[in-house]
Amino acid sequence: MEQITIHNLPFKPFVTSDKIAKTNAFLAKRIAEDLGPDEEPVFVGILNGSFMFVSDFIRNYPHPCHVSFVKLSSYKSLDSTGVIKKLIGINEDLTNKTVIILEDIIDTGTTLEEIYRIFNEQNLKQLKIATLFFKPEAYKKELPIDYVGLEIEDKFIVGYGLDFDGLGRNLPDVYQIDK
Ligand SMILES: O=P(O)(O)OC[C@H]1O[C@H](OP(=O)(O)OP(=O)(O)O)[C@H](O)[C@@H]1O
Ligand SMILES: Nc1nc2[nH]cnc2c(=O)[nH]1
Repeated sequence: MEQITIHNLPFKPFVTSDKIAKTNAFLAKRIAEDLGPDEEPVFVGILNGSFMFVSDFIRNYPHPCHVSFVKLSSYKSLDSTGVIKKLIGINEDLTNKTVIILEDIIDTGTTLEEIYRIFNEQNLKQLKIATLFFKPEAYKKELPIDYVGLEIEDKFIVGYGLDFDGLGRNLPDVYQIDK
């Protein structure tokens, strides 16, 4: 693998598609062992970045399961200055279901906090979080992350679903900013 340029910035090879495949298999195995064969979890991918991770992860999951995707949209409420996030895409009843959130990356934890807030309003049986990449130095929240694929340093990455200003999601390998 060689250095690449996206929007005029250099990126260097960081995690190969082979290593990602092995990490997916490891995550699926651990989650399957914890949940057992009878749980029928609902895996929920957070769009856009997680689409590749979810499609590969789910193929490694050995037991019956459901898969769904949601997107967080920001909107300004009329009566406040804050930006409130809303989930688009969940239209099934999750009452008493085991929901496993699948994130491509957890960085500051801001997105995760929104996810927790929204899913905790539903009467789930349990909510667990799995992420392919995690940046421990950047993480600012106390919320538990149940399953981490790879811990990485606090530098911007791109590829395997993750974009840099819209580009790079199609790359099979992951690259790290090189500066
Ligand atoms: O922990 P945080 O600092 O909140 O960062 C993590 C979030 O950032 C990325 O999504 P992004 O908002 O870039 O949207 P995208 O998935 O559509 O690229 C990623 O997919 C996570 O959802
Ligand atoms: N593409 C990309 N999106 C992010 N969102 C939060 N951290 C990152 C990162 O390192 N890369």
